[in-house]
Amino acid sequence: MKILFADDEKSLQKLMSLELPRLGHTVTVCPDGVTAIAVLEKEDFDCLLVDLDMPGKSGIDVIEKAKSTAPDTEAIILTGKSSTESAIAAVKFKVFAYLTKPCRLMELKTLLEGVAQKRDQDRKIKALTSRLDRIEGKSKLIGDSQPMAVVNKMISKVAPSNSAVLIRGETGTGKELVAKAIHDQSLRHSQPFVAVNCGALPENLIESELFGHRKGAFTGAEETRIGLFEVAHGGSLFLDEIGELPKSLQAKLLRVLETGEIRRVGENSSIKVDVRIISATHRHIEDMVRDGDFREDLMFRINTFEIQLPALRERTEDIPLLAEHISRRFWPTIPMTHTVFANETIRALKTHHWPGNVRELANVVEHATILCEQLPIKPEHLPRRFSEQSGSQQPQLRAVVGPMSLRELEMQAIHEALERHEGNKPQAAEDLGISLKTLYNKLNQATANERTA
Ligand SMILES: Nc1ncnc2c1ncn2[C@@H]1O[C@H](COP(=O)(O)OP(=O)(O)OP(=O)(O)O)[C@@H](O)[C@H]1O
Repeated sequence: MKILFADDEKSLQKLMSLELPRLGHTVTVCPDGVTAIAVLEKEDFDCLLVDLDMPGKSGIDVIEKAKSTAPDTEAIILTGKSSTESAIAAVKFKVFAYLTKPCRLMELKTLLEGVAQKRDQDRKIKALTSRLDRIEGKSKLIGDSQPMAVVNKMISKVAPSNSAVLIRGETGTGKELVAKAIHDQSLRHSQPFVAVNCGALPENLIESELFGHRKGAFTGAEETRIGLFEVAHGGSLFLDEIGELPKSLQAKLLRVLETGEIRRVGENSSIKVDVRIISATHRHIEDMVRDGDFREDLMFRINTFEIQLPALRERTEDIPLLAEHISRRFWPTIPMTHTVFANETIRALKTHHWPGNVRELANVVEHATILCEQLPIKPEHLPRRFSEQSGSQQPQLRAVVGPMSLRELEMQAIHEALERHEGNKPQAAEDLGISLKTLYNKLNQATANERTA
């Protein structure tokens, strides 16, 4: 690491200029705070090692200067005595550690290793965060139709409150996007947004996934793990497909929502958590309550505020904007002035039934962008079902060019099964002969592909 050392003690200056390079660091030694500040005008350092009491400018002044230009700089304070004032300043400037004089080299070595490790972790977190931002993208809800205007208004009204929100809508209507928009517009926006699909987890894992577990709580629990409630502390937890939550877990979730406390599996004591709950379902929860499949008290708890998302077929006027927006995910270089879709393509898209809603539209657009070599995208670039469906109304449409990929065939089969079962995923999975988890994985994969494209 690149270290700046500032101390007016001559013997220490000599020691550090010898020992720090031996530990693999490069060091700039300054005899006082004023010199250190002058050096910081020209250079940044990974770590500061500064004496608290120096004539002229103190160690805290040096740290303040370094952090004003390079906030990631770490600092270790050397001190003979600690005072309340210096402790407050240390907290303010997030000082890494105090080292009391006379300082032992072994102690300093361990501290510097800790600083290096922290910087490494910070870099990894930054890389992961930027990757996550790219994958999640902006939670921008496209569509200026009347139904979407109502949705946007409801989001902006409910976001600043702490109320539990239930988002209803068919598969692929953008429920997760709405949940993210609520979080982004809330006071919790700088805290985590954690999404969990209640239908995609095997029953025996959901409890430990949500609440965490203690080491040895069950076979395979090799170490203590925190659950998603704790991960989401201070932020929002999005419980997607809440209707799929097993009854035993419904009771436990209700208790958590009522007490604000969770208990890790195998743990005796509880932990307070502050989490806003946003749930989503494509199922008619009231019917599930009537059939005894969903707890009525939990239903009241999760839907303080309800947002109903319109199906894509109920807002066909948004299709041109959505299709254009999605096409630019695949072709980011198309100039904004270019016409991406021919008029007859938009007409074909507007007459489709869209059982898979916006997710299906994204798949169709991806298919078309692969086939189309020159803009605009024409009906012949759309998947075969479009020419079949509109064959009688639009005989001019040609059959699809080229074969469909396995992935496209798979997604088509999934959308058709969802259409047959009116969006009911467990039934569609059964019909397709795959597990519900596999169905979710394929839908999620399709969404991830669209986002990263
Ligand atoms: N209004 C919209 N504007 C832009 N993109 C949208 C919109 N609605 C949905 N999408 C896109 O459609 C895809 C599916 O959206 P999302 O995963 O939010 O749907 P969902 O209703 O949660 O689906 P499921 O019920 O299957 O979980 C995503 O790629 C999302 O970005």
